Amino acid sequence: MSPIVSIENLSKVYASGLHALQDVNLTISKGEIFALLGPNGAGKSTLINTVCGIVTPSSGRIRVAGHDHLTDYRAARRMIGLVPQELTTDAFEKVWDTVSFSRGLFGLRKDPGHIERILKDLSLYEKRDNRIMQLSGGMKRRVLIAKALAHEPQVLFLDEPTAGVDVELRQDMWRLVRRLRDQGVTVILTTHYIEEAEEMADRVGVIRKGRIILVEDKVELMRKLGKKQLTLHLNEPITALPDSLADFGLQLASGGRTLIYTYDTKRERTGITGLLTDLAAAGIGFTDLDTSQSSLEEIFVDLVRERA
Ligand SMILES: Nc1ncnc2c1ncn2[C@@H]1O[C@H](COP(=O)(O)OP(=O)(O)OP(=O)(O)O)[C@@H](O)[C@H]1O
Repeated sequence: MSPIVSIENLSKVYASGLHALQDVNLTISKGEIFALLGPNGAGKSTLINTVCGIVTPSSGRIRVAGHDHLTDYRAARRMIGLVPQELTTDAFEKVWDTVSFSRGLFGLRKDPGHIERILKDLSLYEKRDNRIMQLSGGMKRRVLIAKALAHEPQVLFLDEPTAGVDVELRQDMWRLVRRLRDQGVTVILTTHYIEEAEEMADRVGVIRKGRIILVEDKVELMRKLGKKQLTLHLNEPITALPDSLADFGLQLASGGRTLIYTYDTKRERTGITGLLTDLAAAGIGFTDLDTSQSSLEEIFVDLVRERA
């Protein structure tokens, strides 16, 4: 797919001397949902804000739909909708007015039909004449999204879109993001909720200390780095593993009542058949078994820890 955002050799050193971004290279394809994950202070907001022209990079190049973000700033910025973490202005404005104003900022002609569609999509239409200060926290979040969509951007950045929102609103947002993607909008989100990335993203990027340490298709990432565990609940507790099972790297747990076998999902053979045969030969029986696969969260924690 054709790239919509391309970031080359991007670095940012704040006046304090802090290297917030270090030689970041990243290409985002048109129409994908990309989740940027990283611990606190990793540089996620700095990266988003640099692409959106709020932070000036120290070096590097960014293009949005082919427009250079410095020499062709207005055209590049026009492509982007940014949903920041919180709304800091506009408390006295009415919902309809603030969303319409956001469209006007980009020099676009008024389009009440478009504003109405956005407000209806976000279940805000009934509140169109309310002042922002009269809305609940969740409604204010929706207003932020409506403002970002008012000028029909091709790329939508969502900075921690669901931090602190309830389950219903989170699911509404996920639905909205998918709908936007179906309309051809590219969505780039940062999140601390790994389940959000697991649920939503086509690709995942992990940033740590200003460096992108991994970019991978989500399904591929889970296949490559994911581990599966087989847990066997034994008939009788055992105190030690027989030597014949030493090669399987088994873990004895629950006071000798369960055996845990961790296997690699990438390998062609899991080794389970051999394990079951050797268990039977050793006279170890089991009453039940279950399997589990590591989540993106476990993969992420391992990754960030590994590179520390
Ligand atoms: N204006 C600034 N001046 C100096 N340092 C800054 C500035 N803004 C951010 N930083 C520093 O840059 C680093 C990256 O911050 P950034 O906000 O980009 O991280 P983040 O990944 O978005 O973090 P979080 O998950 O906590 O929102 C941090 O060490 C932060 O303290």
